[in-house]
Amino acid sequence: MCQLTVTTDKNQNLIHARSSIRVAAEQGARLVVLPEMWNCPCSNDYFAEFAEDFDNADASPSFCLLSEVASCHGLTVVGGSIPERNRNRLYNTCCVFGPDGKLKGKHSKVHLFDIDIPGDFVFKESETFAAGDNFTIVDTDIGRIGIGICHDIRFPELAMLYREKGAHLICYPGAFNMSTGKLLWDLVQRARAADNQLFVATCSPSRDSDGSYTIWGHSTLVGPFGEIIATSGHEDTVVVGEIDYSEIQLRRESLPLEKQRRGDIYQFMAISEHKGLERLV
Ligand SMILES: NC(=O)CCC(=O)C(=O)O
Repeated sequence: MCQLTVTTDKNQNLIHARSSIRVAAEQGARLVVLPEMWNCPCSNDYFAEFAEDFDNADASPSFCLLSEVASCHGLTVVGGSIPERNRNRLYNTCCVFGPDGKLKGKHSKVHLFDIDIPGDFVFKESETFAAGDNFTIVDTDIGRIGIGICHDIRFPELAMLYREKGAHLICYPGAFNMSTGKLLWDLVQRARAADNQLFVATCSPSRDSDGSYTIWGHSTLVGPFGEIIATSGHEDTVVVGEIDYSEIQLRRESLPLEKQRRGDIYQFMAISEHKGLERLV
């Protein structure tokens, strides 16, 4: 997880991402995860200006850089997220590249982060971005990976879907803020991992207290028992952790949550969302 410092200079952000990915590769990483909004400050003031059209190589330097570094170092790259311009709309999008540099998957954030804590923190991501409409599972050289972006982590249903579809690891590039980060960042990623008995990796930008959106940081790798395998503070750093997928099987055998699940009791709650709350009484 490359916990990158992000500036208002896009070119500088690209240079930094390239060198940080090289450091990860030199440390033996086979998978690299970048932060949410690694090429652009986390602010509605910048998203449109920094957005890229992935279908036009001349207009997508960040996209091209990820493809190039993936093939140069022979890595799988979960490319954090950047603002994507697609048919006159903007999306908060993560691209996944294989070691051959080819695009293997693309996830646009499905849950946009709109929050208003009076006297504390306001952010309206939906003022700029449109929401994606799909979940994203990618089969890579190093396992089946589900992708979510930041606020997507708060929705256990998405993680459950990824588990059901056989994901070994869910990667959430994210940029939690100071208010919710302290309380919830650690909690939600450990919960998603423990509930679904799989690995979760989160990657945040480093903290920049000058910007309008102060970022919590603390990129982390969590194992299938909710244990923290590797983590960081809020500084610019590369966090390296080891994943042993046999842990998933081990945990699921010791504690067979799938067999113990009582769908007969609570499956109807999903139905009730479509048919109205009267089904709950
Ligand atoms: N960038 C985001 O989606 C932030 C999510 C967040 O901070 C939260 O509390 O949820």
